[in-house]
Amino acid sequence: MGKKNVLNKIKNGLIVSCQARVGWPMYGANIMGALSKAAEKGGAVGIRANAPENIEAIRKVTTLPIMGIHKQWFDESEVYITPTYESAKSIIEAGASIVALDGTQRRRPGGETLESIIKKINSDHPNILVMADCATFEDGQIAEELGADIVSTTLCGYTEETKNVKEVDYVLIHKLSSACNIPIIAEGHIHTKDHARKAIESGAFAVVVGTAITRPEIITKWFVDELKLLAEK
Ligand SMILES: CC(=O)N[C@H](C=O)[C@@H](O)[C@H](O)[C@H](O)COP(=O)(O)O
Repeated sequence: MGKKNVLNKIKNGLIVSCQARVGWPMYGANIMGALSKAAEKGGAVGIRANAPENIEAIRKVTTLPIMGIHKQWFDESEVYITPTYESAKSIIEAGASIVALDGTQRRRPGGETLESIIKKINSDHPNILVMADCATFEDGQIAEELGADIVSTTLCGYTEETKNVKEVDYVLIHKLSSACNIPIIAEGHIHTKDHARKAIESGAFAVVVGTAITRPEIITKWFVDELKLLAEK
């Protein structure tokens, strides 16, 4: 599937992030496959998934475009979402149509840079879309200049500079989609259908939802905490 086709498929749609780490109740490639199938049945236009083994399992059960990431942690760097070219290559080989990678200017392991990784993906894998997971407006602008095909708001709330942001930043979505000439995907803290609608109304090309759909332990806690508050009154 070419880049244009993938973009046409996901436009204005919901991408469901199916991820679970070791030790989480939903951990396991088969479970990621089942969650992806369920998301497809519900009308999702794409799946976001972490690590080659999960992407391979998901590829077997759906033809939806997969937005792949490879989370890897290194002592020398805070960057963990697809931090190196090798991590990007591994998820492309597993079947991802979009590679999402940290789109901040923070130092990466092994001396690689956002620019060097984007350049290498674009030259070695011309049919693969590169999505820069950004935290700020400046990150998004730089990522576009460096050749990213998509900018997302994934890391807003998860960097030193943005750590106080706990909700969807619609202003950031609006600013990015007004200033950039590439699609802006809203991701992070989207917990309700109203959040998703407002993100699209703010200019997002598509939305990614993870926790609110694929982490039942957290969703359960949201309900339980609300009932506890009531009981305390
Ligand atoms: C910051 C970071 O590492 N975000 C990760 C990126 O893949 C995931 O842990 C999130 O679940 C995903 O971005 C979707 O966000 P939310 O779960 O809020 O819908």
